[in-house]
Amino acid sequence: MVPIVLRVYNTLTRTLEGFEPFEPGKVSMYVCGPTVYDFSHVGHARTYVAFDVVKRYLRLKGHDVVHVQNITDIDDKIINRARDEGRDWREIVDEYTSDYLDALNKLRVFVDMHPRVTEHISDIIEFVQKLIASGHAYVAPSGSVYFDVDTYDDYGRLSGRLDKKMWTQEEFATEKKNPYDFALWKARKPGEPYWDSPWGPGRPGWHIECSVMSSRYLGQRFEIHGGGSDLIFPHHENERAQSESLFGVRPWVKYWMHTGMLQVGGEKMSKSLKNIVPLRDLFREYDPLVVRLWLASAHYRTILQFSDEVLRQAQSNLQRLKSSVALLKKLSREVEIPGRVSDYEIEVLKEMSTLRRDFYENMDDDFNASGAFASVMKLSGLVFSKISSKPSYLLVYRALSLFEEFNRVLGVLDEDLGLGAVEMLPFDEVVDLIVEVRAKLREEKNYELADYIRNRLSSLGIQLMDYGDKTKWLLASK
Ligand SMILES: Nc1ncnc2c1ncn2[C@@H]1O[C@H](COP(=O)(O)OP(=O)(O)OP(=O)(O)O)[C@@H](O)[C@H]1O
Ligand SMILES: [Zn+2]
Repeated sequence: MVPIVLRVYNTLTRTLEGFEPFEPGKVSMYVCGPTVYDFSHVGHARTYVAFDVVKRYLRLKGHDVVHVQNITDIDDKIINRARDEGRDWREIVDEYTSDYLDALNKLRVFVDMHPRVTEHISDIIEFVQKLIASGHAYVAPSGSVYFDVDTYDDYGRLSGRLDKKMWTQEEFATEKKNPYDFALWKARKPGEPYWDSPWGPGRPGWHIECSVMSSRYLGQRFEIHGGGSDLIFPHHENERAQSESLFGVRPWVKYWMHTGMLQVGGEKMSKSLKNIVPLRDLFREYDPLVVRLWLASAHYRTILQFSDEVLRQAQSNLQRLKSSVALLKKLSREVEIPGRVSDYEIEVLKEMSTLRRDFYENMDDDFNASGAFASVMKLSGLVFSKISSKPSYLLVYRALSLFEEFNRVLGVLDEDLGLGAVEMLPFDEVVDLIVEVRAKLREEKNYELADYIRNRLSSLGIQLMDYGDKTKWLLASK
């Protein structure tokens, strides 16, 4: 039996909590995407694949999940890059946005919505206006607008920074009420892109975009807010302050989930630290699905070290999974539909059930993909040992269907593992034929054999109902 209870580690409460959406079966997930001023790198992939696994698992468990992942297409870093390279900032944005979308595609991370900041300027202005009107923000003489952190009484709890001394952030200390206030709107500086606003020309600060775009697409409260753990402070702390202040809801986000950083040489891989391995370079050396498998088989909260060795291991794991499936497909063409289930088959079926249960138990334990992946590799082991040594229809198709189920989370194998072939058999006609033969046996008063057929079909989930000399059949729900 698949356990129902999923537990999720919530950064806000620092505990594992039972997963309960606000509305049963519906999950909204917002993940902070990239600032597009450089190539997407392996660190990004770590976070994107991790949340893709979360989404796929929730879907496997029957939730209707909407996944929004924003694109920050205006920011100091983009402007600086454009200035350094003597290019238009929009050119920089276009180049790296398509690099990002291409990487997602290759990694089989399918996001439902990719909202961009520059397409939401009027929504941002409206949000900031409301924050000012409700006393949570103020306009400085420069025309910049700041969030007044003192008006929000829960600041620092998400990041565990409960002392004000730990809050200092961002520039413009001179015109802010407090050093820990942060910019919602930045007044235009000469030569910078700008939009008109009630406070003069300028552009949005970083944090406001996620409060605005998440509420636009997911509503004023939602289930999962994700990103790398590097974003907990100040980005998520600020988002939370803005949204809870304006919407008056608490909690604004039910589960805050943060991925562990991908490191290289003991340091976070990041554009600012200039130690990135761009995905487009890595994909020349490794199949993107090898990269995906490595990341999808790690627990999302662990710190990962980038190395050739881990990728080579993932490469060999992927090869093994593919070979197992290829072997099963070959066997599926050779095995015959059995008359009777053997004790051996029952034993191996039980082993497969245990692997399936372990997979779900691990995933239910805060999406422990690493534990769950052990089941996938063990299934592979069964294929090369007990299944291939005594191949049977039952075991081959059960193993294929299990791979298909696991792959709905892993996403590294073909989506169609050949199970369609089973449905291609003229199933109804075959059952009709058996029922016809049974009718003849009954005519000949061979009730013993007729009852045997009825019982055997029943154990396969096919119920026969006799009405005089006519028989109907239906598939019993399991
Ligand atoms: N090394 C990393 N490991 C895991 N996640 C990361 C890593 N670097 C960035 N992320 C995540 O990827 C998403 C996009 O991040 P962002 O564009 O800010 O990248 P960055 O390389 O950290 O850039 P910068 O150095 O300018 O901050 C965020 O959710 C962020 O938390
Ligand atoms: Zn964000």
